[in-house]
Amino acid sequence: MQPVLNVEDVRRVEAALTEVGVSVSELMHRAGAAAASEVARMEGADTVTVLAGLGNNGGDGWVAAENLHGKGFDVTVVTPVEPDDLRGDIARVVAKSAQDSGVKVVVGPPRETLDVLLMGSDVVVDAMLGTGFHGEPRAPFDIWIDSVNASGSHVIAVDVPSGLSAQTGLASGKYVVADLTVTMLSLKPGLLSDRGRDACGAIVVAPLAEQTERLVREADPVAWRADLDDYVDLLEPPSNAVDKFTRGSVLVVGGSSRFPGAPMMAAMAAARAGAGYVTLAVPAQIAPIVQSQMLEIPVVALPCEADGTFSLKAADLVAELAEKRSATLVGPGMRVTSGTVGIVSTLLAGKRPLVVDADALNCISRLTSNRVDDFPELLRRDAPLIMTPHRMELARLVGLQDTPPTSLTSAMEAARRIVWSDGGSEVCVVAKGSATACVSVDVAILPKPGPAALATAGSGDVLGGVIAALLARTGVENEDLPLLAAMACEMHGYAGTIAAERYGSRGVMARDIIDALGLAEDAFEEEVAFPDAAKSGREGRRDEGADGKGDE
Ligand SMILES: NC(=O)C1=CN([C@@H]2O[C@H](COP(=O)(O)OP(=O)(O)OC[C@H]3O[C@@H](n4cnc5c(N)ncnc54)[C@H](O)[C@@H]3O)[C@@H](O)[C@H]2O)[C@@H](O)CC1
Ligand SMILES: [K+]
Repeated sequence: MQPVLNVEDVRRVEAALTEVGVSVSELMHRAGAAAASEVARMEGADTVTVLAGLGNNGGDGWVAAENLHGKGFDVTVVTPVEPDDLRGDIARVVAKSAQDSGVKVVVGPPRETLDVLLMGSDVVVDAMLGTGFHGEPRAPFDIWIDSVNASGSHVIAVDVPSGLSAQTGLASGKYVVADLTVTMLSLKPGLLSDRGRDACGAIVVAPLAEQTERLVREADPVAWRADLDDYVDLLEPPSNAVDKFTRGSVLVVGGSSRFPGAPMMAAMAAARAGAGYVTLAVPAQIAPIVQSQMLEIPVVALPCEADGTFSLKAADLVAELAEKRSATLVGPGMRVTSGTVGIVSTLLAGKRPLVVDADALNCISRLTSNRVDDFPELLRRDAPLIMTPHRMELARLVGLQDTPPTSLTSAMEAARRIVWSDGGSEVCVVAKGSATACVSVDVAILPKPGPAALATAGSGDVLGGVIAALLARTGVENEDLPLLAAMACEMHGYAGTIAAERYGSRGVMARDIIDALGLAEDAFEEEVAFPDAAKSGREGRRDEGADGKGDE
């Protein structure tokens, strides 16, 4: 797994490196050299334009420019001010050195001149704004960013695409969309989430010093980006000595007359994700129509109210069913009523592995008046518990309805409030978003995100079904729940990619993701088992920008 550090912790690592004798100037030289070596690796590149900002990110750019000039590239640096006028000592020294070495320098060009220069460049190096950037890019960088994005040239961003917050992955103004980002010392959360996924392209981490790996680990990474080989131990060896029960049995509890489809999708997803036996429990009023859609999955009709939601009388029956299953998923389409709140609390008090999704999460919010962290006993159980809130459900759980998390890091913070509510509980919270974090007290794991095609109604029900199936099949220990959930997210993502190939990136519906799950899982396992053999296929297929490793 690759560590992901908050920006403030990256600065601490930088300070720690200076303490062990690697100066900031030395780091800047290595950072510039790392960016230059990515440019030099590009086939057929000859003409390079470096856009340099006023801080140390710009300093990295000047070093890269001198380095590339020394290698014979035709290099121009575009800067808002003369090197002599740069305020930062180290940046000024490297800028003057580059100028003295013969690098061409263009100061504050008009937009038309810049456009011509960038369009005529094989590579544009974006060294305008780095981790010191805040707010919206001011002139001239706002205009320069437009010019970069319009150039059609290959763009390599230094540390972070300019205009993007490396911490949050948000951009309040314009931001560079790069083909490759060379980031220094460690991954940062904003590169992997929200706008960062579009902005960074492939990501290469430049460690800059041999002590970096140790210091980054000591800096307490906020999360870990999973690599394929991390999942090896979770894969079951193939065996034919199985029957439908040893392959894991799943109970899905959900549905209402308003939303009969959600639990159906979850149940079908669980079946496609390899659970040997899936049972679907729904309110009696919708049971006939649900059963008419399900050939392989038996439907159990439970007591319901006149409005087509579960009645409280269903709670004990659900508990009995759950007792006999390897795992239960509760929530899809069930609405929030006294009956469904009762079912959720009964299941939580049970002793079997449980996935709590959708309205079951809202039931917990109702039960705890939006303060689940004040009711730790509710989530205290020995058997595995995975909660799968999207950002709004997460917000409701911890009283942030008016200010829901807007970034991966704020979602992880909210999730941590839940897992730490008992001074450390065993629950795993899968904080879903365009980037998802699987959070426990020990760790936050970031699976590689799937394609935008996953953002479609019912997709969350499918993910819930996949998680329940994996839980039922593998019987993992509590400490492995984040990794298991991350694996489910990756399989879900693979399925989304396959479905997008079949139906187009905008045409995917949840049912298409379900249908692709089996093939997705085979492809995923193949890649985990034979990463090199699968790599070429994957590069064509998967979003390398989300890969976190670029073309290393
Ligand atoms: N962290 C590290 O260990 C290393 C960092 N280095 C580089 O240093 C960078 C950080 O350097 P700095 O702290 O000097 O910060 P930056 O260079 O990212 O930005 C600071 C400059 O940007 C300006 N600025 C901030 N917000 C702006 C806005 N909204 N519009 C226009 N201008 C704005 C500031 O006035 C200042 O001039 C990193 O991103 C990286 O590229 C490397 O040199 C070496 C190692
Ligand atoms: K940059």
